[in-house]
Amino acid sequence: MSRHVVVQHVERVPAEVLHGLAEQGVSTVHEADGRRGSLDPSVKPIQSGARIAGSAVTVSCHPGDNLMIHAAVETVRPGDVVVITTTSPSTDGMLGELLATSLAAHGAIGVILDAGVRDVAELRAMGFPAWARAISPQGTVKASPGSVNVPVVAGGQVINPGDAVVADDDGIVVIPRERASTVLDAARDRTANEAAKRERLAAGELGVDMYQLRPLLEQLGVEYR
Ligand SMILES: O=C([O-])CC(=O)C(=O)O
Ligand SMILES: [Mg+2]
Repeated sequence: MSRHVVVQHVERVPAEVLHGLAEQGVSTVHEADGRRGSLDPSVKPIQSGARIAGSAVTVSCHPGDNLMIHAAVETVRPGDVVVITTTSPSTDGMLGELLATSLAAHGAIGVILDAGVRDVAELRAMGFPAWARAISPQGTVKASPGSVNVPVVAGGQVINPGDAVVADDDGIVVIPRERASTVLDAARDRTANEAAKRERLAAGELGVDMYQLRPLLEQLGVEYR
């Protein structure tokens, strides 16, 4: 059997769960999953104001080579987020507006690159959101094999094909597919709870009182003078 595979069938998180996760946003979802799954913040948004949640199509490329992104396009289904990694660190601009156009034509809603991106002005103008470790004009070739829809590590997190990937201005979080619906429920509870807190804070109530932190401050030896 070849070391390199393109896996075509992926179990996906239901669309209504993904829509719910996108509404909640990255930081809330991350808290709701026990502060897990946050990608390294050096993988950053190239735009501001985008907020997406999709099912992961994962791509493992040779550094400096975007052949496998092309191979991944036909596995994309509407609502997917494409997560691109390289087998050793690379900041080369391996995806730009042409590949984004191709991915978007197959329904991809965004891309995460633990690598470099280019054509950022065009990507912003297209409204195709991207998060990347680097912006670089450095071109890549199409020569080396890799894999599509295998487990990858991006931004220090293991991402399996079909996991829920949520991305916005705060960064990126991955939720294992089996937990996505439970995490959405917890995120909604958290948001409801924060609404009540926001009202109290807006009215001037102190966090030290609302969270009953005075005994802790005292126990920690913090003196009020
Ligand atoms: O073509 C490439 O190699 C990457 C790129 O700039 C694009 O996708 O537009
Ligand atoms: Mg280009």
